[in-house]
Amino acid sequence: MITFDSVTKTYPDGTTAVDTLDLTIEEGSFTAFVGPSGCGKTTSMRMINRMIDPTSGTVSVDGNDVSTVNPVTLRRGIGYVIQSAGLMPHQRIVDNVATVPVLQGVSRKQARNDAIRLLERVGLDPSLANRFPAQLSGGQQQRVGVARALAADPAILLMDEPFSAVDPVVREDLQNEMLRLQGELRKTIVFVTHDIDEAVKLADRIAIFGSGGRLHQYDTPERLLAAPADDFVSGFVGRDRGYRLLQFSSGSDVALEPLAPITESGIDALDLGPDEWRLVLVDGRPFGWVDADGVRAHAGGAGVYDSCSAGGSLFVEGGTLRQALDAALSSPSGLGVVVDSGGTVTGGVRAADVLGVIERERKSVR
Ligand SMILES: Nc1ncnc2c1ncn2[C@@H]1O[C@H](COP(=O)(O)OP(=O)(O)OP(=O)(O)O)[C@@H](O)[C@H]1O
Repeated sequence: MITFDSVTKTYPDGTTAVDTLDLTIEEGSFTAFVGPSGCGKTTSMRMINRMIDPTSGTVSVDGNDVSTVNPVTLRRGIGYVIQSAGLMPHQRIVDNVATVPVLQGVSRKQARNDAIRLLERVGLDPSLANRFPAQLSGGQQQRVGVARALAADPAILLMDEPFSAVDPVVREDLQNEMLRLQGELRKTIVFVTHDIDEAVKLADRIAIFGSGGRLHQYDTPERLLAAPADDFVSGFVGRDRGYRLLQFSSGSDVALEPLAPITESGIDALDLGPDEWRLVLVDGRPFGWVDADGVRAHAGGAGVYDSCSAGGSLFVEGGTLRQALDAALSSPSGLGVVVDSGGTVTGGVRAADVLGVIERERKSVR
């Protein structure tokens, strides 16, 4: 779908931003360009829609050398999302999204109706449509930026650090939304980020660039973590890559221990020994863990909130080894709570059992 063939970009001052890049990006894939500041990620991405032309080599889209395609025609099929959303401050949200389709000849009424549907699709309440950009939070503006880029229904979406200016909680929401959207839309997405964790979470392919605009590795996230091509890549993907690799292994082989959760009404009847814990459900959902001290507190009149220690993360059946391990390690009882997709508790997992599965997998790979 998108190919770079021996592409080099040298700026007039002599800076080589991209050095002999060869890369093929498959149709419908989510590719992340990752690397330290100044390694040529943005330059590489902008050569796809001809915002920048290469000094030598060829960039092709759908088999056509982009240098032979009119930039306006080319960009019609390529959406572009930037860090600050880049919305027009004096236009209402709905018109920010509808502008390009109107320029392309869609009636204003139709374009506005489509825009409202797109706002919903990116997780925004349509009641925001008549606001101006400054009346939205950074995360909401970023969602509008994505809706606007999708408005012309482009086959390709270029995203340049789209989520780096928002706080970590909003960023995670936006990343999850992006995963959901891509599951529905299957666009060819090229996504520039500094953040290897973001790339591992979102992308099916990651290109790691280093200084001087050199591509060091182009691989699946799993292979990048398991087999970094060189010291630069292993340094960049980080020291805890072994732990992060767990997110690619299924947790379904981890043995579950039975849990006998109780409700608040059962707390007073418990007779717990030292370091014994019971899971307490509120409204049928895991609420927290109670030990002998908690039982005493409850008998003395404390509410369920003050008698229980907060539970850790939940391991949803079908999840990864990383999620299973996290559930076990974050639980005060050492037993991670396992739930089915409907949220019903089905058992517990211990860190030792997760480690046992990891060890067996490691030996079977050797
Ligand atoms: N117009 C320009 N003129 C000269 N040098 C430039 C120009 N644009 C970018 N560069 C240089 O080219 C190199 C690559 O820049 P580019 O913006 O592609 O990197 P990047 O990896 O996207 O960086 P960042 O993550 O900081 O945005 C840098 O050394 C940069 O200073």
